[in-house]
Amino acid sequence: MYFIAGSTNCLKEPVEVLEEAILGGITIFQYREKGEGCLCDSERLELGKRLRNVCRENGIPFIVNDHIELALELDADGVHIGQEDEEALQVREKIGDKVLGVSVHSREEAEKAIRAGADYFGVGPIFPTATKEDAKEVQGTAMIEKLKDFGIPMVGIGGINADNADIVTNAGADGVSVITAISHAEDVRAAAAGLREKIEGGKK
Ligand SMILES: Nc1nc(C(F)(F)F)ncc1COP(=O)(O)OP(=O)(O)O
Ligand SMILES: [Mg+2]
Repeated sequence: MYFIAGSTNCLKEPVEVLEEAILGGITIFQYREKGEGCLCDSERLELGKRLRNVCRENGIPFIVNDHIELALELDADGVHIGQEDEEALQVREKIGDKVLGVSVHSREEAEKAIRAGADYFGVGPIFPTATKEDAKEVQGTAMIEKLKDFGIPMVGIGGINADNADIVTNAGADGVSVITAISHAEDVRAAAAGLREKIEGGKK
């Protein structure tokens, strides 16, 4: 149950959103500070520290998106990179044995990520998403089906919510990653709990 958020995805204080999402049962968090009006430099670092502390206090892995130096400065548990970010092999050298997540959109990209020592794949966008302006084309669960024989842990991403999360896990994903379905919820804790229940209840 992978929650991803940054200040631009939250309608209130991000630390509060994360605390409520953790109470609702998320199992891993990614700090993704990106998009129109996102924080940078010291503000991004300060929020990163507060979010990292909340994760540590609750035993939740804290992953940083894109920015390897920020991840190292925050002593994050890992990083997530996509095809337009720093080369996975280089990142693996910089982060040692921290968690390395890679967005993959084909078997070739998956094979390359495995050679770099990826610990999990992010696969998507499964459904249409408004969160990522430069998202690649919507692919449904086809890529999840194609990549599951690699045996690498896989999360689906892109437009996932309580209504469609079971489609993603039933297709073979080990989990789902979610931004807006949790961060824009009236009741963040209930939204996280509902998703968690769906993917656990939904799994065949
Ligand atoms: N951030 C992500 N996290 C995941 C995760 F697997 F963690 F759910 N999967 C995919 C992405 C997308 O990564 P990327 O393609 O680099 O775009 P962006 O940096 O804009 O997020
Ligand atoms: Mg990226």
